[in-house]
Amino acid sequence: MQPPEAGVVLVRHGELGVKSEQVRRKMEGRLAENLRAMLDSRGLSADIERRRNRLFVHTDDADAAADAAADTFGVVSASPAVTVEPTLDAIETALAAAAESHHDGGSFAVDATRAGPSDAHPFASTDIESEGGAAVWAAIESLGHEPEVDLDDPEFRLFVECRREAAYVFLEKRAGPGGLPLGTQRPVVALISGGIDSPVAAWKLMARGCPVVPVYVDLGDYGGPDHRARARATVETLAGYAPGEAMALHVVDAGAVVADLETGMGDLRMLALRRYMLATAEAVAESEGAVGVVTGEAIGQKSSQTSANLAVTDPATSLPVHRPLVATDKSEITQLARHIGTFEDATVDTGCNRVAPELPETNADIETVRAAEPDDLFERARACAAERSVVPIER
Ligand SMILES: Nc1ncnc2c1ncn2[C@@H]1O[C@H](COP(=O)(O)OP(=O)(O)OP(=O)(O)O)[C@@H](O)[C@H]1O
Repeated sequence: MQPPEAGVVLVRHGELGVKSEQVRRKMEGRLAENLRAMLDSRGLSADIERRRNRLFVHTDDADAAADAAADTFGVVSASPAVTVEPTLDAIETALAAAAESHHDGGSFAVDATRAGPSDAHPFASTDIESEGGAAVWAAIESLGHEPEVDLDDPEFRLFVECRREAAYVFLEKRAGPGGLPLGTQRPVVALISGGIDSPVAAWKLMARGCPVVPVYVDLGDYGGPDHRARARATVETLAGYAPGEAMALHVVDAGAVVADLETGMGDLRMLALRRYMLATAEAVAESEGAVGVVTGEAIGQKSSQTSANLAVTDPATSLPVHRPLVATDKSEITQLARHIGTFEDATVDTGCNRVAPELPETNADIETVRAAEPDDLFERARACAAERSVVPIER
């Protein structure tokens, strides 16, 4: 929802504000670059103005630009706004116009802030709220509605941010992902199966500033083209959040290894497979300059993800394994997958075969797994990683 003649988007960021001056400036610069790339990727022309703790996006399509900002990592919220003179008269007129075009019944409140020195304006923020509130009241009456003020939980909220040089009137704070600008951390390898969890886990690391190098392990007869296509589709969606980064899907052919584990390892095969995947991810990380691995695992969600079994899989790599969903319920993960847009592709039926045994081990110990797995498991992981195919991701 935007006020009439909205021509700017106020973009807020959060954690950057608590960094040292030097780091903050660098991160704000990166945020502006990333937002520029996001706007360009959506064909939106706009000028980005950098000010302390805010970006101002001047544009003809404030609604679409606010959506672009709300999909940019590091952004806490974005508001399409109309710019007016920093006077009570001008603010009241803009508030009344916003109410006339958007109020359709229900209680309202005006929420005002004023930035700058105390003598910057001959009025306080409470004056804006009371005078502006009166203007909105009159506008609602002129629409034939019964005005009602509710300061705590209004159905219709109007915001004013009054600065020395201008005032901004807006009707919403569209939530962004928060976190840190993408590219402000070193990259990590993301093990992407294309299911519900792993794309969400990768997205969460991206939201902390880490570019991801997506790796799909092709399970041969246990995977298939639809399974691979599903992983690729989710990576394409993730790439939409990283328009400034080149992204490619690294596909490791593990068909022969999976077939060997399936016949030779009984109830422990899923653990050996996870260890193989982590070793593969480490090899890709080495060649791509990545410094960690992210997976979609959550404690207890599957037999291979019990707290005991995670202790067995972790030692397969010396890199840190990031599991941002480790303590998250499936319903919450699913909700996030819907929000970021990976859910639909993650849930298509791929008709793949089940690698897991009927009764998988849930309480393994590392010595038993080491003794049972092929001696050359990690060597094969490195060899498969070296022969991987790299599929560029279109946006
Ligand atoms: N074929 C694969 N290629 C790459 N990574 C994989 C693959 N299968 C599993 N993983 C990684 O191991 C984690 C745990 O595997 P699990 O079998 O639970 O995955 P899934 O249920 O198929 O998919 P998801 O965890 O994405 O919902 C995944 O979150 C993912 O990070």
